[in-house]
Amino acid sequence: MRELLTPAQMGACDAFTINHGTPGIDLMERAGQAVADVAKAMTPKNGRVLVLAGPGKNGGDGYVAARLLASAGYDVRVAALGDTRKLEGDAKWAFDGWNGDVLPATELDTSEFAAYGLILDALFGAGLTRGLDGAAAALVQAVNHAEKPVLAVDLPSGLDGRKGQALGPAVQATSTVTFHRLKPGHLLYPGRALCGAIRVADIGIHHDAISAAGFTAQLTGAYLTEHLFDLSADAHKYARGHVLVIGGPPEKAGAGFLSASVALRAGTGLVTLALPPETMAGSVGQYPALMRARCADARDLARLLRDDRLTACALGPGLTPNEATRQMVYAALDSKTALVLDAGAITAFAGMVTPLFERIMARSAPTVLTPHSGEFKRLFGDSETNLSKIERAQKAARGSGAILVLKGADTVIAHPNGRADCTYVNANAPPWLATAGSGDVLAGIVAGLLAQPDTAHNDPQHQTATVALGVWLHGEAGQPSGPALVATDLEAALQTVLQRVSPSQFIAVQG
Ligand SMILES: NC(=O)C1=CN([C@@H]2O[C@H](COP(=O)(O)OP(=O)(O)OC[C@H]3O[C@@H](n4cnc5c(N)ncnc54)[C@H](OP(=O)(O)O)[C@@H]3O)[C@@H](O)[C@H]2O)[C@@H](O)CC1
Ligand SMILES: Nc1ncnc2c1ncn2[C@@H]1O[C@H](COP(=O)(O)OP(=O)(O)O)[C@@H](O)[C@H]1O
Ligand SMILES: [K+]
Repeated sequence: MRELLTPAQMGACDAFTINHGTPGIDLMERAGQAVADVAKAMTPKNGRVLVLAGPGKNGGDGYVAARLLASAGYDVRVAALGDTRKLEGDAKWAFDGWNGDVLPATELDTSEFAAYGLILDALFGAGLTRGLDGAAAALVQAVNHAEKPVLAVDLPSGLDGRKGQALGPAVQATSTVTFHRLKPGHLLYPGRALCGAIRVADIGIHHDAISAAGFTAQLTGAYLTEHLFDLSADAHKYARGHVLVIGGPPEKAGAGFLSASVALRAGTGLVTLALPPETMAGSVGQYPALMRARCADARDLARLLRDDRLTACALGPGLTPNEATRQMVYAALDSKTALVLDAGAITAFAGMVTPLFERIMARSAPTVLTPHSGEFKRLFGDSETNLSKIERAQKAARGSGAILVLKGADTVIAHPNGRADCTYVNANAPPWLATAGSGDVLAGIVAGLLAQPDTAHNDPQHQTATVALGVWLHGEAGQPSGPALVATDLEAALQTVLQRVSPSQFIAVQG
């Protein structure tokens, strides 16, 4: 269930299934049944339901649901947008199966919306081709104004299922039922907020349909923990990897400490925190599990990176975006370690990305860039608005040679190969992760995971999955604290999450 399908890919899955012998009306009947089932759970039996049916198959699902709800005893009223005489194919079949009245939506008294227990939004789904205007826009605004529970069929009307954006007005749903698989628009903001609670219903799509139609990305999840390093019982600490984190000046030294301590927590065997002399002096006694090294400039860093036991390096949290940082990034790029570039190491290259990207592309070890949306714009500009966040991350990964982690409430992870099986969307991050230092923790988790031996030997799918696992673990770790979360809470929370999901549990010998 983890593949995300664009509306076009979903349409191809429908077509594949129909071509392999399942009539389209069977799919529509199951879709309408799933909608009716959720509707029944949202409003009391015999309740009043207003079904708003559009001019395509989304409307068809609405007519099926109307029939099933009416036969289950609900008081159903149907209003149609557009000329119902123009309905075709499966949608016409569904319309013909509805025995009650159909009122033109333009004749609805929208002030009466408040009298319904539930509004079913079956206006537009996968077939939306442009922003809503005219009568459709007015209807959607009236639905939102009514402040009644709204169940959206497939997608809230007006929302683009590929991009997660609305060009015009869009329905604010309480709940959304979609079919077979999630679409990007259910996860990418602002779409996710418009969907409310999302359910995915099985409508009997052929099991080979996704292989034939393709998918666009995958949803992260606990399944990614299969990419955790499998720690052998007699492992040596160096067999678990060694991370070098570069810390910054005293004013922002906390960032480096956050990244370094959590890299250790993510399971790497050793972490060295390299600090400028002025920070080194003030840090004695903090985080005793970390090793320290003096690092005043890029020459010092190059010297430290000559230690070939280092397996990953994180650079950027707490660093000032300037020439000295650029030189340090170049030194790190010259090394053979996996590299995570974040914060100051990203912003330092605003407007001067060519030498950065050339060097990233020349590396054999993975390089990860973890920009938030502001940092992303500094490196990649305001790319075409017609691209979804998934497509923007894929394009930036291709252009930079780095595994891209485009952060936010809907973080996207993409590999330079642009493949859907190397692209992820994360959806478990709570909003209180928007707190100072939480990105530094993410950089540390990702570095700590990448530092551990790559038993898949540079397989792009494994590497991207490992980065996506880091993003998912960060989201899981963010949940328990609630809105009072501060970034330092994430370390202990990560410990709890890893205890829960780790495959290797130690069993002591009993005497
Ligand atoms: N067998 C299957 O495939 C299954 C499909 N299923 C269901 O089908 C849905 C997709 O159906 P669909 O492709 O008919 O598209 P749909 O969302 O109803 O809209 C198309 C209509 O809207 C119109 N229109 C578009 N934008 C507009 C605008 N801004 N303003 C005004 N009009 C606009 C457009 O007209 P046009 O663009 O040609 O002017 C056309 O008339 C999918 O979401 C799922 O619910 C399920 O039953 C499972 C089986
Ligand atoms: N509204 C939100 N909902 C969920 N996660 C968020 C939200 N805002 C930010 N995050 C996550 O929190 C982290 C913040 O990173 P960043 O912006 O670099 O912060 P900082 O530089 O303060 O550490 C990222 O992992 C991001 O995905
Ligand atoms: K809809």
